[in-house]
Amino acid sequence: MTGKQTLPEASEDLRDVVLDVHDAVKYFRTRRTSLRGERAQVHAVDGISVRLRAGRTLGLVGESGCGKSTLGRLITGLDTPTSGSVQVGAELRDVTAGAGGRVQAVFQDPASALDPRMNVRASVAEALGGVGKAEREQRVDDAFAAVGLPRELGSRYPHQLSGGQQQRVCIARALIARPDLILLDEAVSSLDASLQAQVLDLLERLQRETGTAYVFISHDLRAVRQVSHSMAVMYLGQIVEEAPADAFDRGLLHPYAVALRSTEPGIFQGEEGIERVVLRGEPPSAVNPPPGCRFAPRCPIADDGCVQVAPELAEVSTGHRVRCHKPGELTLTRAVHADSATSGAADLGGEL
Ligand SMILES: Nc1ncnc2c1ncn2[C@@H]1O[C@H](COP(=O)(O)OP(=O)(O)OP(=O)(O)O)[C@@H](O)[C@H]1O
Repeated sequence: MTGKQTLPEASEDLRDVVLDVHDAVKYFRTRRTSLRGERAQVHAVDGISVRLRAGRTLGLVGESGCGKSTLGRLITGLDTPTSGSVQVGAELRDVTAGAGGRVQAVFQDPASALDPRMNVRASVAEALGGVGKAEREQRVDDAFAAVGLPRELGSRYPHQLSGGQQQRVCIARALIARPDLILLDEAVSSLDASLQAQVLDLLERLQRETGTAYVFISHDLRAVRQVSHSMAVMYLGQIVEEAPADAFDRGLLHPYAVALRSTEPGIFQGEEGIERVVLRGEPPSAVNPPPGCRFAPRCPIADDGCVQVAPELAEVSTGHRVRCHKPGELTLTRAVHADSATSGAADLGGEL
């Protein structure tokens, strides 16, 4: 199993853990066949283990196609893993075995997530399931108030609301069942900058009030950084680095994470010595991941050992794991050397 990871000890404290992903793998069959007639498989998620506690946010970042959304679908039970397990909720029950209600999701496009034939109050109420009428009305009112939607908007249909209002309806609908975990997959990406800021503030406030955990997927590093307590960087179906959010500012150790981080100069505004790391080439195909380190073909500091031997995800300090044979050898302040070593290379930033 190429995605093998260093797992926490079984005796580790599971109190407050509301998401436990254990060695999750998701392969998709493609129409392509090999010379021997075998169907090729996309290694969309390839051996991921993560845990998340109540009231915390895990940010998931990485280039398009690295497997973020597939992992999100496994976490919400919309897809079943090829192998491994996903347990959710305060009781940590298998998401595919009836614990699905403990996790809710908000996606990028609120218009397509809402039923156009239902007024939005009915859409929110529908997520509540079997409770009495009086309680349902009260909880819908509370959910509208929590996301800052005037009660009168409840009788409108989705197309009569703005994008920001629609996304608030989706958040109200996710919250009303009091889930332990909400997946936010590019949930603010379709909103303009000021609405994004409002919705991110709203999500943070709701988390403080309810203790709901979030998995926050976005291609926008700045948004992820704002709301996350810890961040996981994915590359070709694997986590290459997971770090507390403050380590994400300065202490990243994986060359890909450093490169990704260096493409977001705004976060470092006013800081000296930060240069962009420019990476060679495109990400390789998830159909045939390279046998050694998956990042080696694009890594500015890879050597023969990296090409041949796949590194494990190893814990370097509490909550900080990295999958690299040379952790910390490429730093943000030394990025200028990597840049000059790979002149003429593809620009990672444009692909995010
Ligand atoms: N249903 C599917 N059938 C076949 N391949 C799939 C399927 N869903 C995803 N994939 C492939 O799995 C890989 C991971 O895709 P995924 O959508 O999870 O990536 P992502 O990081 O979320 O990308 P994006 O940011 O573009 O949404 C990609 O190579 C994608 O083409």
